[in-house]
Amino acid sequence: MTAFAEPTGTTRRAVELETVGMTKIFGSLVALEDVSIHVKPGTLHALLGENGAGKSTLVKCIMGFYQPTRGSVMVGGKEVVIATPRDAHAHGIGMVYQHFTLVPSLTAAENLVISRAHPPAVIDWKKEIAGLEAFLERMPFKVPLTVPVSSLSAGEKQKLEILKQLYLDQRFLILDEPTSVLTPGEADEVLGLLRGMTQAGDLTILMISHKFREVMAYADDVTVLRRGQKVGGGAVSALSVDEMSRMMIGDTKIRERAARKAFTGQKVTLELAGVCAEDDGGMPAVDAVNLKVHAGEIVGVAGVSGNGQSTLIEVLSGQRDMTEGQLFIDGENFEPVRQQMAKFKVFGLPEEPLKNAAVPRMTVAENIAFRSFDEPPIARRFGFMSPKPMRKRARELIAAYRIKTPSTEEPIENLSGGNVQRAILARELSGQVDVLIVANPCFGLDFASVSEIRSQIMDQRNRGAAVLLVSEDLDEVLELSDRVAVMSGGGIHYVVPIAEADRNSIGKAMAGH
Ligand SMILES: Nc1ncnc2c1ncn2[C@@H]1O[C@H](COP(=O)(O)OP(=O)(O)OP(=O)(O)O)[C@@H](O)[C@H]1O
Repeated sequence: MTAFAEPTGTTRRAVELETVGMTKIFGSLVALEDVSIHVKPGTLHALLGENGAGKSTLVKCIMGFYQPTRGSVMVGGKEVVIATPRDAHAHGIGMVYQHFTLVPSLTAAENLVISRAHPPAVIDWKKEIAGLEAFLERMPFKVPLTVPVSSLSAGEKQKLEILKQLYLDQRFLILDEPTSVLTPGEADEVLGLLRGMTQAGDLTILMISHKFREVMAYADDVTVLRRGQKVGGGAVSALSVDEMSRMMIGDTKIRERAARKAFTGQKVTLELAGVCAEDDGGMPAVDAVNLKVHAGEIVGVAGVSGNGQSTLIEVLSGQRDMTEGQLFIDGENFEPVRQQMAKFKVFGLPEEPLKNAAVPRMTVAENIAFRSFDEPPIARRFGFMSPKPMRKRARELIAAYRIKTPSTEEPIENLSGGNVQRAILARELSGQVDVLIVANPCFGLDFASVSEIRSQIMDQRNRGAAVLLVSEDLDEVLELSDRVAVMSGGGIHYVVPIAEADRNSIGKAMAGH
């Protein structure tokens, strides 16, 4: 086989896809009920719905990750059997995930070549690079081919994930919240270019999104799911944001945003003094960070992803050692270990909560009880957990935080992404909180939940908690913070009170100026 015997993004045109009566039942839960959608070739079709509405389940059935209980997929008007993701790929259907799947230490060129189903045993790099350059010539995006992926920006990585699918000749792309890791400028650029490809008839897109702005600006058609059913949709040009949001949430009430009480806090609660830390590869990732957070204050750390924020959060949540520096709470030395977190009432939400803040196989009730399992009434004598009070507590929090789960006894890993997030936040926000450390708390949440969670964070601040909010969403930082700190290249060199904050200066500081 020659190095170019496999597709390199030239042969197919936009693919048409329909689902017919798609139904997926998990045990007693009907996650998807009789959903039929028609994605016309050369269109950008948005899939909207609250957390837990069934969006991921629908696309997993299309991709062959799940076998539907009933229903079928039609490609180009013909029914096809998709038993595995490999079958989906063979029909030109590819998926781009929220999180990156590229190998960071390899270059873009290496990532593309090894992504082929049958990469050549001996790679003739000269020939491959020439082929890749010719391929990129035909593509609307450009990315540098020969530098390690780890040195690309989030926008470039996202473009490369999309290019990889096009290189594999997938002409029906499923995008799962493709812009959640991008700045608004990058999001507009990527969506604009993709839309150009759909309009040229080269590509069809089904895009899961929670952002009405993007749906209104870039999608041709929309399908709205609620509680596993298709509740509406059609041409975006014929619908308003109001109509779409009403379809999404029905008569659920959206909580009014909590108002910010005047900031009176004088007392420094949390202090980071000269904090340094390294990443997994032993490279400096956090560089001498000094920051003070007062009681009753939210300090928002803005920055483009990959500038040390994740490492900083890992240090603060006890998942990574500092190489230098100290942490203080109320002037006392603070080590982020369980016992001290309990003593100082430190709570938080790390990134990827299912992985970092939950035990996936354990039930929702157990995961919610986790922080209080050694306190009465859940703790019984001799160290056993008491199931009744634990379930009762879980039921109360499930109701208060509107967590969608079939029961308290469901393994938490079966919940939709947004509902896992809500469950962990319910656990973390429901007690007396003095210090709250949250990373991207609204990542992947629907608009009603965003409103709810931001209000909960503001409530904690109003009650006197010191809040450190690390977020890649600048709008979120600007909405919640009393002061904005910008992280770039591992350091914090720009801190500004919210009243003096302007997007331009923050943007410049984010870019390292
Ligand atoms: N493997 C599974 N086992 C049991 N239940 C599941 C499984 N996967 C999903 N579910 C349930 O199916 C329902 C739909 O979940 P799905 O992940 O499709 O929602 P979603 O619309 O993608 O939500 P989000 O916006 O939060 O990602 C949820 O109630 C979820 O708990």
